[in-house]
Amino acid sequence: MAMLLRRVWETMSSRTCSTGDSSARPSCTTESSSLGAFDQIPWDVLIQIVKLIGPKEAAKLCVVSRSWRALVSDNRLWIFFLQHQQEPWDSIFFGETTLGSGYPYQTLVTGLSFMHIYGQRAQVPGSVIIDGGSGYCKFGWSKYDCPSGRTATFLEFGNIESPMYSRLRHFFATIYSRMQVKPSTQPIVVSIPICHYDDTENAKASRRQLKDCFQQVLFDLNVPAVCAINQATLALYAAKRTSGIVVNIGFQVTSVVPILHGKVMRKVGVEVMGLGALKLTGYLRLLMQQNNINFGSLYTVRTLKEKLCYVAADYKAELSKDTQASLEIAGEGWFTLSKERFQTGEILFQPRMADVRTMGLDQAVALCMDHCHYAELSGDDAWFKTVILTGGSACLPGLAERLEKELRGLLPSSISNGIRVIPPPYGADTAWFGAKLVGNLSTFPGAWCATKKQFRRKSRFNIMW
Ligand SMILES: Nc1ncnc2c1ncn2[C@@H]1O[C@H](COP(=O)(O)OP(=O)(O)OP(=O)(O)O)[C@@H](O)[C@H]1O
Repeated sequence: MAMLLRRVWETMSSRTCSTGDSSARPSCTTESSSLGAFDQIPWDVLIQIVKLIGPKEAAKLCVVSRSWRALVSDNRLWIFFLQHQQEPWDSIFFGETTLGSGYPYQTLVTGLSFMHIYGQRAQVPGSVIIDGGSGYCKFGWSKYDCPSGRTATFLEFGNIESPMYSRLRHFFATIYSRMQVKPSTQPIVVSIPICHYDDTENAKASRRQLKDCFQQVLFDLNVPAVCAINQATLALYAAKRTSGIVVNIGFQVTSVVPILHGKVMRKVGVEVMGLGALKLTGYLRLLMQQNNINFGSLYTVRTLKEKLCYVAADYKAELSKDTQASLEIAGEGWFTLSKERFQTGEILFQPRMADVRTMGLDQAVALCMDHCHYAELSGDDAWFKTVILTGGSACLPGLAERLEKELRGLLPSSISNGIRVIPPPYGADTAWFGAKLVGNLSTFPGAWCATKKQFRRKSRFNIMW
């Protein structure tokens, strides 16, 4: 590679400074519109060669001449380099073209310089990513492959959805100390729990209060810039979308959230079912007790749920099959489940099996789609036809297929045509990955964060008015 670079420099200096004037400055080469000895080589072949020298050396070729700058600025080259980053290229492309401008989005596809984007992304400071769910919190670094840690929020901090300053401060201070990072050193992307769903003034005020409380705590901890986005929208970003219906199977409740262009459509309505991860574990425990399967702790039941349970495509047909499977749990021995494996997840569709008085997941999503259809918010229905599943329990195998099948049965074909249910794109950490996508954007933190100064100014403004 070094030889290639030396050859480029040699040919360019001999060509542009051939008058014999040894005092000619190397800068004269930048005016040349030639590639020197490389003029004979087809452009595409040259691009392939430059790919081999890597992004750092390729960028240096920009200063050789105008022609080299044009060659090295070729988007194909930088797309190639970006494709070899740790983050998937389709997420990078979605992020930069759709989210790069910040919110509200301005989709850009033409006129983008991927060389510029590459350079900017390399300079973006790593940010702290905290997705604090009502049950579990996932935290880590935007530049890392996955969350570096998880903690049981509900056990350690209580309900973080109620905006209590001292509780939130304890929560964030603990997470920062677990990450062994000073809050003042990095911007943060933090998820706001999906709660206070209604389209009422009271709910709106509660949402504002919760977000303000998050920001207040983080700025008081001296975090330099804060980006706070709700969990459902983050899950949508992880699926490389800005519109769709997000189904979050949370710790205690499941919410069905219609989102259009990144905005939760509260006017259409967020459906909430009182069924979540806790109920699923509880129901499996009950089934195990009824079937005389002894276990040491709820942790064992949860592990069996995560490792052996699934959702049947057809519940009745599944009952007549041999579905037995076993798992060894360290320190406890082997456990064998059969019908319990699919009866557990079935309560999402038939909540009455677990004595829960709420509609089934399929009915809740169908109702949401029906509301979206009649609200006529967009020129067509395409925006709500994709359903993105998120939340740990949404990882149950078979759930997406079953939900899609039930929706097709429930909805008229005018609405159900083209619907698609997508399993959690990043498993139980989907919202965390959506936040990571934002934290690594070339325009981060500027386009997405509030600074302490902006927050204080806005708070003063809110108090005045
Ligand atoms: N592969 C899996 N299959 C089934 N359940 C799973 C799987 N992985 C995780 N879970 C369950 O997901 C639950 C945690 O869900 P999650 O992390 O989404 O909670 P949360 O983010 O706190 O919820 P909320 O959205 O209410 O804030 C746990 O009960 C866990 O057992």
